[in-house]
Amino acid sequence: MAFDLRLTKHLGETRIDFALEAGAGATVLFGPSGAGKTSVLNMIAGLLRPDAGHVRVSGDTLFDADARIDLPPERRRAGYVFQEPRLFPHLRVRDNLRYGAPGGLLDMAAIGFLGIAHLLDRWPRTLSGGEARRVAIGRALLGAPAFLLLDEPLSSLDRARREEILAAIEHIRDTVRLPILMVTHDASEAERIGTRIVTVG
Ligand SMILES: Nc1ncnc2c1ncn2[C@@H]1O[C@H](COP(=O)(O)OP(=O)(O)OP(=O)(O)O)[C@@H](O)[C@H]1O
Repeated sequence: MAFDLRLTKHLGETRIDFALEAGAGATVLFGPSGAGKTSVLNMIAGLLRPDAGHVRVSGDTLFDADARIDLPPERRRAGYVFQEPRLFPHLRVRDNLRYGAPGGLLDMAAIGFLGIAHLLDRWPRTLSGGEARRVAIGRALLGAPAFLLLDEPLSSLDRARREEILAAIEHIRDTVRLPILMVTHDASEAERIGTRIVTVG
């Protein structure tokens, strides 16, 4: 089982009750704005503490309220690509990528499929939206994650840029074979990427 989740959380007026058992491939979370999709990703990554439930990924328990297990984010081995790329503005692309692999060599072979080798000396502010997104995905992969969380990785991109990112996600799903949990609002993206589609809210 790639993802075995049961999550309960009160956030202001919103109550999130979410359960998922999903195997290999890409699981797409699809649902209206405000349903709690980003909060679900944050609970898996360890950035938001559930009120109750558990988070198990590929057999490892990352959180279990009853057993009082709550691994800190840095021990969860999540590659998290946020809704905005969140690159460090004061670091060139090369050093943003290195941040994903502290102490390690920049393994460009592992991320060659992202087509960002020519951007290494650039500053984040000079990147297009699609380039920044690809660098953010590269940074997440260089941390040697056990799984990938993608929060609307195609939002605010034009059609050509979306196609590049979609192809990259398909490569990660089919060739790198990392379990993926991806949030989207878009039904055609959900159909294309999702090994399975789960509605939230
Ligand atoms: N700290 C908080 N306090 C109160 N309410 C919150 C808090 N964080 C999130 N919420 C509310 O919880 C709900 C779920 O938010 P979340 O961002 O997870 O939704 P989402 O499905 O990812 O939405 P979107 O698709 O718009 O990004 C929203 O109604 C939001 O306003």
